[in-house]
Amino acid sequence: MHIHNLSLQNSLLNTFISEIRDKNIQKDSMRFRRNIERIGEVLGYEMSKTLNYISSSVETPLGKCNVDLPENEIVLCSILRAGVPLHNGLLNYFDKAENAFISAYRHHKHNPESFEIIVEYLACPNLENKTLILADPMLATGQSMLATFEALKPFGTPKETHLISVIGAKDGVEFVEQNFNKDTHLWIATIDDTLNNKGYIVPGLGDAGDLAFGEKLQQ
Ligand SMILES: O=P(O)(O)OC[C@H]1O[C@H](OP(=O)(O)OP(=O)(O)O)[C@H](O)[C@@H]1O
Ligand SMILES: O=c1cc[nH]c(=O)[nH]1
Ligand SMILES: [Mg+2]
Repeated sequence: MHIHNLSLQNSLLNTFISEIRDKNIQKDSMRFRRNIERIGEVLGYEMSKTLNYISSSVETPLGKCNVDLPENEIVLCSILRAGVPLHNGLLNYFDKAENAFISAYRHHKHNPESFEIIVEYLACPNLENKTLILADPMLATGQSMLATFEALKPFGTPKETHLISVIGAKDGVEFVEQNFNKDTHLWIATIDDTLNNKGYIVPGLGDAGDLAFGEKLQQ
């Protein structure tokens, strides 16, 4: 797997990451969503540098201009609910992309420390030979990413797969590295050292879905 950890370089991205982590700033849910969206824009822009470009031309009012443009057919897939603002950020840049949505949530069956991933809703176009971007802001254990990828298999085989995430835990990154094809790219804003016994990333930011959309009752 090709891992691109963008926080290793100094950039404005680190300001957005620090704001979504900050326990005071993150109380402003509109700013939280917008920061996730901005991170999606930055990650998408960086990922776009690896697309296939073909020569094209554009007519301006004054003449003709040659330009190389990406030819990839992109499908953006994000995992509900926390994936929605990240999806919006990616769609701001990949505005011609097709879109897929899937619900994958943690179901705590017996106690808060054990959970299974439930996939219920899935809407997806044909993926055959396309560039699949799978987006979820939190890569904690990596189980949601894998469950989603498995659920997408009946929709065709993508030419390439890019995972996009905001904060990952080392364990989750290792898990996707072991379970996805070697050619897969992971574009991630930053990676933290630890997962706690409830599967939360530490220091992380807390619960991304709740911060973006409000607390939910446990099912
Ligand atoms: O890597 P994993 O261990 O699978 O955990 C990550 C998942 O947890 C969060 O979703 P959550 O279950 O909190 O649902 P939500 O988006 O509805 O809040 C997050 O958005 C990921 O989908
Ligand atoms: O730290 C985590 C882990 C999973 N989901 C979140 O929202 N946060
Ligand atoms: Mg959540």
